[in-house]
Amino acid sequence: MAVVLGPNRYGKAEIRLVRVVRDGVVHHIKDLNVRTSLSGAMDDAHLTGDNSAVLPTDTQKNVVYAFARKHGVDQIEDFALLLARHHVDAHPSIHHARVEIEEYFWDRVPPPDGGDERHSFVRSGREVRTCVVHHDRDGASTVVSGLRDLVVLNSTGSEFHGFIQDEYTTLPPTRDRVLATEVSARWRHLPDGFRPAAEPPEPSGTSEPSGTSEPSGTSEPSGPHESSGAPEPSGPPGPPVPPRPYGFGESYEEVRSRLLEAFAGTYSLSLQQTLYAMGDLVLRTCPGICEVRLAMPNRHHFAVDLTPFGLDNPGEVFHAADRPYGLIEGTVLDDAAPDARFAWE
Ligand SMILES: O=c1[nH]c(=O)c2[nH]c(=O)[nH]c2[nH]1
Repeated sequence: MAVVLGPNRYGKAEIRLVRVVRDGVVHHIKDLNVRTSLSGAMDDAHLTGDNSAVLPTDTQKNVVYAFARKHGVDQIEDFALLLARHHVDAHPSIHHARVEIEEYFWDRVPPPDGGDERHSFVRSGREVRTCVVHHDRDGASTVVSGLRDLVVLNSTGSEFHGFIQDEYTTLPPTRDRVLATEVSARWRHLPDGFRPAAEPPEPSGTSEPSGTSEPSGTSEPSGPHESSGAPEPSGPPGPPVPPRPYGFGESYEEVRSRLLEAFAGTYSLSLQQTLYAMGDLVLRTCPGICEVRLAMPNRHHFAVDLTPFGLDNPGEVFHAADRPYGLIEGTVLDDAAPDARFAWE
């Protein structure tokens, strides 16, 4: 037997970064959890203890804080790309960088005296936004954006029946149930970024995100539907229409809206069917996304038997069980999607 070193990477996990932008008395915050992982010419570090190729994890952590000050933090994907490219470009021994970021949203607490100062926040009940970015020394970058803990519930419009019945089956078929889940979704961006402005997503008209988290006060525009680069249908030619701004922030809100829209709008015969509908709508409507991976626990809601108390229960009183839960997972992708390479690692 020959023992050899297999794949390896190293970095700093759980780098908690809070960036405050002070716009006079109006402050903006960005609350992140960053993980960096580097790989490259690390054989000697493992085999002989020679650390000359090793950029310490402590330095990786320092770069996160220094770059937050130097470059600001707007969209997490852009910040992750900046960090990943820096590490690969700065050190020949680093061949590949992976940067993962989670973002926690905060809502504003208005000043009780009605004044102008805006520096109070309450942690939002919104989901957590995520991204994983890779950059390789061959110049390739991949971006996977995502969210987790997006908790949703339909109180009707869900059935489950027609499943396999064997000697172990006790689950009664149902024509009306509560469907609740906690969506974890990740979506892969096309390597060449977003599609041109000429193909904006259709306005959905429904399911606008309810969160009020604010941008960090830097350059990104604030919403996917606020401006349209679509040319006017008629009339004299005016000044050229600037391209419709569409970056990671707009893309995120668009995907989130479509996930909610499909969850709410699908009459469900199973959570599997709902999962597919959610991924399908994202792929068909959101620019520049070629693959969606979803994990959706089935948060079972059991109607409580109230007959011992002489009461009926016409779908009103439920026990929300936390475990065990069904775990429904699936990938929906464009069959012409380019190779994912390391995007999902
Ligand atoms: O939507 C569902 N899918 C299943 O596969 C399943 N299995 C189960 O017990 N309940 C459900 N619900």
